[in-house]
Amino acid sequence: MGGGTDIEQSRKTAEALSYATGFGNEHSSESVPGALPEGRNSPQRAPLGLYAEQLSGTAFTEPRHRNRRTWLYRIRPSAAHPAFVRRDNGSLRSAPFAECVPDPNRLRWNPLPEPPDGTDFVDGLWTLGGNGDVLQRTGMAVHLYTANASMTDRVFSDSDGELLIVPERGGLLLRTEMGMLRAEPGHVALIPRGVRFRVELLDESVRGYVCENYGQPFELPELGPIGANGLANPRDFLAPTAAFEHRESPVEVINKFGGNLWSATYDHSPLDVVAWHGNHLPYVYDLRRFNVIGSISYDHPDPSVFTVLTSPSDTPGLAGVDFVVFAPRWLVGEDTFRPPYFHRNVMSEYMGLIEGAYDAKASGPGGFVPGGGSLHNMMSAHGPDRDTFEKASSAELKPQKLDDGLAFMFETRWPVTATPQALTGPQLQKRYDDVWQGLERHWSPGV
Ligand SMILES: O=C(O)Cc1cc(O)ccc1O
Ligand SMILES: [Fe+2]
Repeated sequence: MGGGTDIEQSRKTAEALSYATGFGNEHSSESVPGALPEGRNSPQRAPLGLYAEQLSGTAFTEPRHRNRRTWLYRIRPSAAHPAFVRRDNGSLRSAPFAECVPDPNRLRWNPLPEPPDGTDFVDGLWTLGGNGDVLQRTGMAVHLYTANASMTDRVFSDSDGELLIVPERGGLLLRTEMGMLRAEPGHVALIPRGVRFRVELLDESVRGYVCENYGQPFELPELGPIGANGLANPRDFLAPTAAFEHRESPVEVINKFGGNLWSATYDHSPLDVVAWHGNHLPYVYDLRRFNVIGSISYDHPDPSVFTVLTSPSDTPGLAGVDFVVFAPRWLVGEDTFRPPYFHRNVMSEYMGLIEGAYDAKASGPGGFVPGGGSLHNMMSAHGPDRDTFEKASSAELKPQKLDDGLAFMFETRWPVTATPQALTGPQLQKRYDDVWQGLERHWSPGV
């Protein structure tokens, strides 16, 4: 179990954190004065006898605006480790997702049950599905996590992609190589490819969603005619400040590589970075800071205006994956059907709910509930359920504040193939199609 005192300790730590602000910035941080070399990355001897190590998130030669790397100044170099050996993948699966065929049906799931006692974040990862190929560095995976124990003597890192963690229940303290982040429900945390981290719980039981992005790192979307401000503002992304751990006892590093979990036990903590500078950094972002842009005249805008982060693909405008949030907002459209319209989309949509309800779907049991999710694959017909359609078609169109829910979407250019556990488990709702039954014919051509 998380254990009361452990949680209290983690909470105390989480409450005292300080951050650097700004997405994609060059930040620098030293937890001991003088630990960061000045004027060069790799002096003959790094300050304090630390080891200099570069962690690259993009190829050395990628364009400047996309280039990501961080220089780490650490007690021991990461290279000082024995061989990695395969370990059990648990419920974690990776692309290519070939165990089941891609399914054109609309699918919806209830939340996962509470895991067995002693389940930590890594053991609690459960893959719903995904697309692409980890070795080609394309595509994404949708995972859920449930946990009731902090990671203690182990850390995790993902060579296959970056992790966008979306807590739905319970807070997390993320101890990363670059320092600590606190992520509560309503926040998202972004852990870049390859960064080692440990998850401590701030509540007895936690759960949430993870988008594993195998493709290009998430970036802020272009704003075009919106202008210089709006949507997710860069300054609201919080990066950690350096905080090292000095432990000369065994720590297991679990590395997800090529779709499998590998393990090597270091004789010290690999979270031993005393100072760093760079832009390959973890972040936490409060979704309630999202500056929602919408229609102030008529019609329901496409939800691309709700994009928080996008992972571009080689085709401009066509994302490997977008992370989209349906944040509290006013609806004022005149002569407008205000909830999401009926649609068939070339992109594939996985939706989750962090709290409350979503304006196109009934919430109650068996509906779209926090911790649950839905998958509307490429071209599948969906939109408001019957009750939502009836209500919204005759609602009085006065200004309405939508503030009783926080939903999100991982929207991807490739269909999502579900895993066997997602398609055969008890969480899959059997009669999801029924929500669109009973949409009456209101017009018939005369005979
Ligand atoms: O609920 C959905 O399906 C997501 C969605 C929301 C919206 O406002 C418009 C299109 C869309 O796919
Ligand atoms: Fe949709």
